[in-house]
Amino acid sequence: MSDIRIKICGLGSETDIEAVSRAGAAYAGFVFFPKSPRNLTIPRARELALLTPPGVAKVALVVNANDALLDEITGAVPLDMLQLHGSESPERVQEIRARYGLPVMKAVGVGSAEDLPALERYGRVADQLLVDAKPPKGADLPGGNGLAFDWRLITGRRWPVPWMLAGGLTPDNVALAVQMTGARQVDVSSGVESAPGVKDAGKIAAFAEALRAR
Ligand SMILES: O=C(O)c1ccccc1N[C@@H]1O[C@H](COP(=O)(O)O)[C@@H](O)[C@H]1O
Repeated sequence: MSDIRIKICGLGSETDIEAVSRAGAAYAGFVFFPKSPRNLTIPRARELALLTPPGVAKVALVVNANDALLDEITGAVPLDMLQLHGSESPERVQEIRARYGLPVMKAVGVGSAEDLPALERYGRVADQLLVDAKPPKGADLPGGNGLAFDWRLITGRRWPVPWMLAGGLTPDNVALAVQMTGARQVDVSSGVESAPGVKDAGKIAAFAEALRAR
């Protein structure tokens, strides 16, 4: 197993859960965002979460979710973390942490140096940060687009809470991404798929192996 903690996001089947478990991933991500090809119904997410082995943290990814949706998700699906991937304010992050009693990871899109101060702000209120590529203007999805950002922007940067690197990671580039950024945790979705929303067990294994072998 690698010393880097892996999150595989956008799981949709029993086979995906098995692949994540075999790869030794630390986190399994379930998407609740209707525009995403990885979107799950709440009952389906519950089934998959119940199959997820202990030791793999179950993360619900939401985008600007209101309390009604979060109540429904957290009431039905056994979870270890909430991932906020929209434009939630720092105040909203604090509110969600307090209301649900779950650790909150806030995603921040990085496209240029101007985006970096947001990481400092959210680092004061979230339990973890997810440093992701900024989506292209007009994109349907605020993440999960398979696009990387210029990793040199965060070389040597550190924040007061644990953080994950995301955005366009693949089995071919993840070792370099870790080397350039110093990330100790990585998150991947598109880069381990054979088509949008379809996870590929071979690519999941290759992703983990690329980190082990570096
Ligand atoms: O995966 C999705 O469909 C998604 C939808 C809405 C917001 C975020 C989403 N995914 C997250 O985006 C990053 C990067 O994904 P990729 O590897 O570039 O495809 C990752 O954190 C996913 O959790």
